Amino acid sequence: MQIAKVIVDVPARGTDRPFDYLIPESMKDWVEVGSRVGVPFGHRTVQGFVISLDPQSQTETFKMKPIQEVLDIIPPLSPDLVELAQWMSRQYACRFITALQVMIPTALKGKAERHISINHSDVPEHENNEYRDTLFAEVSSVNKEEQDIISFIDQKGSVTTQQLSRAFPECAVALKSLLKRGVLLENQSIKDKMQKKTLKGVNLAISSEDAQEMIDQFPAKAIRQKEVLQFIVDSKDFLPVAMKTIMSALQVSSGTVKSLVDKGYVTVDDYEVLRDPYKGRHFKPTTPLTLNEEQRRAYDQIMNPLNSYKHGVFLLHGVTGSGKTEVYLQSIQRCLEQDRQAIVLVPEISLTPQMVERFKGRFGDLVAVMHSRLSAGERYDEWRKIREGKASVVVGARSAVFAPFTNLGLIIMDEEHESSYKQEESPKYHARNVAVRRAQGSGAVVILGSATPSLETYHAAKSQSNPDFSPWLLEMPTRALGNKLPDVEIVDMREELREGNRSMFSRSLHAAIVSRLEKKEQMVLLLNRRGYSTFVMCRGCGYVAGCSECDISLTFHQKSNNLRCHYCGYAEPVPQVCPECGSEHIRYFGTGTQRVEEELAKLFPGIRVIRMDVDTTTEKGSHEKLLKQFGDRQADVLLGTQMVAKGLDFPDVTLVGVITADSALNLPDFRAAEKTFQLLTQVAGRAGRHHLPGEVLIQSYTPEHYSIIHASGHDYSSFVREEFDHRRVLHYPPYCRLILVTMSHEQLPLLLRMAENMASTLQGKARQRGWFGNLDRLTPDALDVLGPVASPIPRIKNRYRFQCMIKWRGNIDAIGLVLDSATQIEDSLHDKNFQISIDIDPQMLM
Ligand SMILES: Nc1ncnc2c1ncn2[C@@H]1O[C@H](COP(=O)(O)OP(=O)(O)OP(=O)(O)O)[C@@H](O)[C@H]1O
Ligand SMILES: [Zn+2]
Ligand SMILES: [Zn+2]
Repeated sequence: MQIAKVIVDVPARGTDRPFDYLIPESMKDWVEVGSRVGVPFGHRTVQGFVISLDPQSQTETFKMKPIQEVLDIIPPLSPDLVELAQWMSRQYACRFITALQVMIPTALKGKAERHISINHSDVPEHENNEYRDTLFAEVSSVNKEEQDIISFIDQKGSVTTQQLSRAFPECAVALKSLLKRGVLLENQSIKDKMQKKTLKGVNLAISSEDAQEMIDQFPAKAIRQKEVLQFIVDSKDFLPVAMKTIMSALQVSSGTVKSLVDKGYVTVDDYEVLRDPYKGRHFKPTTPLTLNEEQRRAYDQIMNPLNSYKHGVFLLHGVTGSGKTEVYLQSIQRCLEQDRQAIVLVPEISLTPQMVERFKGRFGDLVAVMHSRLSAGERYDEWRKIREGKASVVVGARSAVFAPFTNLGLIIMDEEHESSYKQEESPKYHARNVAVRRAQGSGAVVILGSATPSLETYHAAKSQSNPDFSPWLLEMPTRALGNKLPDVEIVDMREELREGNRSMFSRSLHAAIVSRLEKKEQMVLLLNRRGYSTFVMCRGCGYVAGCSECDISLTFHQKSNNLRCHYCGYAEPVPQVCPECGSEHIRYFGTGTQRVEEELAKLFPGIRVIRMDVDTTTEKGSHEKLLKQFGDRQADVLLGTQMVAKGLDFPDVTLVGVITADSALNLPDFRAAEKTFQLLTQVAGRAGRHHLPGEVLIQSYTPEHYSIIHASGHDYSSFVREEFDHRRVLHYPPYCRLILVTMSHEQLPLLLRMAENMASTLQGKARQRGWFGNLDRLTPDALDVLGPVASPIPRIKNRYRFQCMIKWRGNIDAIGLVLDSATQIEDSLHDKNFQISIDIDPQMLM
C-alpha cells in the first residue's frame, strides 16, 4: 500500500516534519504530490499537504492512520512548488507549512468543521429503514427531545454543530448523550473559508424551435410566462441566462420562471461563476511596437535562452522611459507562442491600473491580476483561473511568484530594487530569490528590470561570482522616444531660510509652479514621507503623545481625528490640552501631504490638487479613480508619497518637485542613501516623458550628499561606485550577508539574559567551526555577531525587544548555525513567552 508524507497545519514545536498516512484504496487516484488533505492528528482533523508518495515507511503500518479526505479535485500545488517550499523553509528559516500556506490563497486555508450524522455503521445498507424505525420506536431509550434531534438529522443527512444548535438551542446534553450511546456519529472535515461563487442559471429543457411553438400556443392570461420563455429563447446563444438577469430585465419574480420549470420547458441549476475584478472594463487593444535598437539588442539576448528552453537571468538596466515595458511585452509574446506561461511581478504600490492596462491591452483575457486590493473571493478566482489554465499571464505583487502555472517560461520582475518584494512576516522571503530559484527548477527565463537596480543585483551582475545568482547585464541608456532625461536642479533649503523664506516651497519651486499653471501643464509633487511622522507635540513642554505599550509616538489621523499606534493599533482621541502641563498649545507636527495640500491652496488660489497617499487610497478602486482624474487633466498637481514616484506615464507632466529629498537620509538604515537615490531618480523620471521637455526641482537640507548629487545627474554608475566603497569598508551587503535575530519577552531582565545567552551561543558555535571573527580579516569565510542591543523600536505590544545582527560571507551554512542556536536556547528555556524571530537578508532594520 502507498503511503503519503504529509506536512500538517499544526503550529506546535515538533510538528515541522512530514507525518506518514495510509492512502485508502478509494483515494489512490486522487492523492498526488501537492494535494491538500484532511488527516486525523491527535483527536482532531487538520489540513495538510502531501509532499511525497512512498511505497513504504519507517512507521509500522498498523499504527498508521489513513487520510480522511482529499480536499480538491486538482491539487492546489504542483510538485515544483512543493519543492520550492521546502527550499524556502531552509533558506528563510521558516516552517515548511508556513512556506506551503503562503503559496495558496487564504480562501483555501480550511478549518475543521464538525458534522453530526446518524450512526448506520453496524447495520447493513438495506436494513437502514428498519433500523431507523426501531430506533424511533424505542421510546423508552430515546426521549422526545432526542427523537426530534434524530429526525432533524435524518432529514438532512448530516448537519454541522452550528446548524443543530440553531435549531435546538439547548441540545448540548441530549446531543452528548446520543453521541456517547453511539446513536449519532461525529465527523470532522475541512471546510474552506471561501466558497466558489455560484449563480442560478436558466436553461432550455426543450429545443428552441419547440419552445417557440409553445410560446405561440400559450394562453393569453399567462403573459408573464410567455415573456420569460421568449426572453430565454432569444438568448439561446448565451445559455444559461442568469436568473437574476431575467428577473431584473422583465421585472418578474423567480416564481414565474419556476412555473416554466414545472411545465418542463426550462431547467434551473447552479452555475459556477468566476468573480472578475475587471469585468465590464474595456482595455484598448495594443499591437507590438517596432523595437528601437537598444530594445532590439536586449530582446535578442533574452531570446537566446528563451528560444532554447533554457534557464537564464537578466538584469535589464534601462533609464526611466527607456521602454522596458515593451521588451517585457514582446518577451511574453514569445513565451506564449511556445505554449508556456509568464509571471509579471510589480511592486504593490505601482500595481496601478496603468500597469494592468498595458498587459491586458496586449494579452486581453489571458491576463490574471493578483494584488492585495482584491477581495479574498476575487483573488481566489483569479488564482483558479491560473490553475485551471484559463490564464497564461499573471500580473501581480510579490506573492504572484507562486502562481500555479505548470509550464512556466518567463518571470519578469519590474522595479526589481523595490523593498516591498521582501515579505516582512513569516515566511520572510524575497521574491527575487524565489523567482530565480523557481525559474531554475522549470527552465524559465528571469528578467529583472529597473532604472535603479538594487546594489545586490547590480553587484552580482558585474562580478559574476555567485554561482546561484549571476544575472546577465543588459543596458538601455536612452529614452525610447528619443527625448533627453529632464534637467534637475537642487535647491538648498538652508539658503532659503537664511534669506527669510520660511515656506515649504523654495522660490524656484514657487516660480516653477506658477509657470506651469499659466501654461496649463501638469505637475507631480513628491513628499518623501519615510522618516516623517505626523505626531502630536506640546509646544509648551515638549510632551509627545506616545503608545504606552510600544515606546513609539502615536500617529495623527485627520480623517478619524484620533491618534493611533501603528504597531499595536491602539487609538485615542486627540488631546485638547497637554496631559503633562495643561497647555493648550498642543498640535500635530510633521509635514504630511495634507499640510502640503493646505499650503498649496493658500499660495496658489484655485489650484487643483489630487492627493494620493495611504489616507486617500484606502478605499477599493480609489487609486485608479485618482489617476484617471489626473490623466483626464482634471487636476494640475498630483501630490503624494512614494506612490507617485513609480511607473506612471503621463505625457503632460513637465514639472516634478520634491519637497524634501533628505528626510530618509538620517534613518538608521545602511540602505538610506540607496533608497534616496532610487526614489529621486524614479520620480525625476516622471517628467518630460513625451513631446514636452521636463524639469525637476529637488529641495534639500543636505544638497551636498552624494545620493542627491548623483540623482540630479541621472548618474547611476557614479552613485553605485561611491556607495560600493562605503559598503565595502563598513561590511554591508553586497559584500556580506545579514541575519537579524530579534528576541522578545515581557520581562526586561529575563530578556536581557537570554539575549546575552543567544549571542554567546552563536559565537561559540561559529568559533567551533572556525568561522568566527571580524570581517576585516581577509579569510573567504567569516561570521561576526553584533549585539545584543535594544531594537530600534525597543518595545512592541508590551514586549521588550533585543536583537543580534549577524554579518557573514563565504561558503558556510550560517542560516543553519542560527537555527541550531535558536533551537538550543528554546529547548533550554521551556518559556513560551520568549520569542525568537529570524530574518534572513533583512530589508527593514527597524
Ligand atoms: N519601440 C518604441 N516605439 C515607440 N514608443 C515606444 C517604444 N518603446 C516604448 N515606447 C514608449 O515610450 C514610453 C516610455 O516607455 P515605458 O513606460 O515602457 O518606459 P520604462 O522603461 O518602463 O520606464 P519607467 O522605468 O520610468 O517606468 C511609453 O510611452 C512607451 O509607449
Ligand atoms: Zn505640555
Ligand atoms: Zn502600540
